[in-house]
Formats: sequence, structure tokens, C-alpha cells
Amino acid sequence: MEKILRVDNLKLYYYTSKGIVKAVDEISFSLKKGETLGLVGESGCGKTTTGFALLKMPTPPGRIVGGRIEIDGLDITPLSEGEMRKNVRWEKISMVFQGAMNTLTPVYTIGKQMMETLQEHRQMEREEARKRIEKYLNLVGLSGEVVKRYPHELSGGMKQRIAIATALFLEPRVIICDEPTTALDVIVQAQIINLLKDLKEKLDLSFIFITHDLATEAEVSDRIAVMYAGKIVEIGRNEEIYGEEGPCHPYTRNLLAATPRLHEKVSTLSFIPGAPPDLLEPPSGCRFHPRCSVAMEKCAKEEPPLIEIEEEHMVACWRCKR
Ligand SMILES: Nc1ncnc2c1ncn2[C@@H]1O[C@H](COP(=O)(O)OP(=O)(O)OP(=O)(O)O)[C@@H](O)[C@H]1O
Repeated sequence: MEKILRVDNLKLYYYTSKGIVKAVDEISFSLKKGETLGLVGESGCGKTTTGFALLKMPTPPGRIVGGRIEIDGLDITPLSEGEMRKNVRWEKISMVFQGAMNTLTPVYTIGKQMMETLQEHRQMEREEARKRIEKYLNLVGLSGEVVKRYPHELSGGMKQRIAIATALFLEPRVIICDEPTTALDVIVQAQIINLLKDLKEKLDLSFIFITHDLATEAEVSDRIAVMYAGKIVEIGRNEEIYGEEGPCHPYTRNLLAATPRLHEKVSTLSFIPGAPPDLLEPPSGCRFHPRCSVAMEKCAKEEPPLIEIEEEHMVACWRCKR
């Protein structure tokens, strides 16, 4: 299948007063047209930073310090901020930010806020812009009448739908969704997930779906990329990661074992000993080795490369050979 996004050795570091936080450190992956790639991992492993890196929009004091990003055949790496704004960001790739539904300005109507976003990016007649806003509101299951309302008059689910409509209306091909359902109750979560699946089919979109919730990820993603301490440690198809044989990387195995399951009663839920490392000074070799129960001497010394162990299944672990 054709690739819509290719990422090679991407690096985004934060230059803080305490030192350099290596939040995204040489990650490589690709996304196929019409595919949803899940990005999972514990809090602080670099998922949100990856999203910002893909938009070439690091938050200060972050800087992209290496790597290459290609979207729909266009290498965006050398593009200036002006070019990114004009031709790429929101037009080719957009993001539903974490907590986006809480960033609506309380004193303006939804219509005014959406109109401003649209007109900032596209020279468009008001009437045409109004029609486009209505089209995308309808697509996310809201009536055009919502434009007259203020944020406090809407439920969390409705606000999240507005955030999704706003990410869509410049018609990008790739959408990054950062924890789009985390703050919602389970019923609304299911509705938003169904909406995203539906939009993917209707608009032929490709998604990067960021969450720390493996159960949600199993539901939406075609493939899963697992991040640990700024690195991708495993990528595989959903069936491989959640299938009988399961994942290969000890971290992914631990993460799955720590996920509660609805149909299996366990006396105690397992957990991963220790805490994720400080990214100012990540461990040598494999970054997971201090917490890994099957680590060998080599793991502390040499960093394992991400290698393909079977079709579309890549793992960075010295122990994994299939
Ligand atoms: N603006 C910033 N300045 C300095 N460090 C930052 C900044 N933003 C993130 N970090 C650090 O970068 C690392 C990755 O953070 P990031 O938010 O990308 O992780 P995450 O996996 O998305 O976490 P979460 O699931 O909690 O959102 C963390 O160590 C975090 O403390």
C-alpha cells in the first residue's frame, strides 16, 4: 500500500536550563494511506512531542535536531516556517491536540472561532467559509446551528467533535489525534472512536492515534508503534501485538500485562517495576534495560537497532529473533 508519511531518524530535543531532554530520539516509521497507526507508551515517553515534531511545530525550548519527514511525496524537512504555514500545516497534516476541547475561547461563539481559524489559513469568501464550516460540523455529527452557541453551552463530546471538525476543514490527508477520548466518559469515548473510524472511511484519511490506553488502541489501530523513553521499541500489526503469540519486546509485553481486561479476572494486575528514565540522561544501551527482567550484559552497552523480525513487525531488542 502507498505510503502517505515517511519518518526517518527524527529527533526533537528540549534545551532546558537543566540540560538536553532527548524526548524524541531517532525515530523512524511510516504510515500507509487509509491506515491508523497507534502510538502508545507510558506518560512522558515522547508521544505528544512526536506529534509536534511531525507538524514541525516544537514547543519551546524544543528544537528538531535531525531526521527527515516526507508527507505525500513531499520532503517537508527543508521547508521554512512560512512554507509550513502556507502549504503543509493543517493542509496536509493536522492535529487534534490533547485537551483541545478545553481550548475554545469562552467569550466567542463556535462559529466565530471556526471562521477565524479558517480565514487565517485560506483566503475565502465568508459565505464559502460558512458553508465549509457547516459541511464539517455535519460530518462530525453536529448540526450547523451549533455555530451560534458558546462553548459552555456544549457537552465535552460536542466540543471534541468541534476540535475534530476544525482539524479537518482544510482537508489534510494525515490527522494526528492526541488522546482524543481521554477526558470523556466511556459512552462518549465510544461515539468519538466510531466517528473517527467513519471519517477515515468517508474521507480516506490516515491517522496517527496517540494514547496510553492500549485497550482503546486495540479498537482503532491497524498497526501499533510502542514508544519507550524517546525511542520506538516495537511496531507491529494489531493482530501481532494483541494476538496469541503477542509482542516480542519485553516492554510491550509488560505494558500489555499491566492492562486490565474485561473478560479475564486476575488476582493482581502486573506492573512494570521502576519508573521511566529521566530523558536528560537516558540509560546507556537499550533504554529499557534497567527495568527489564530478561536484560543481558550486552543490553546495557549496545543500543539494539529496530529490525524487522517478520513482515511488518519490527523490534528493537537483542533478545528478539524469530
Ligand atoms: N516544553 C517542554 N520543555 C521541556 N521538556 C519537555 C517539554 N515538553 C515535554 N517535555 C519532556 O519531554 C518528554 C516527553 O514528553 P511528551 O509530552 O512528549 O510525552 P507523552 O508521551 O506525550 O506524555 P503524556 O502521555 O503524559 O502526554 C518528557 O520527559 C517531558 O517532560
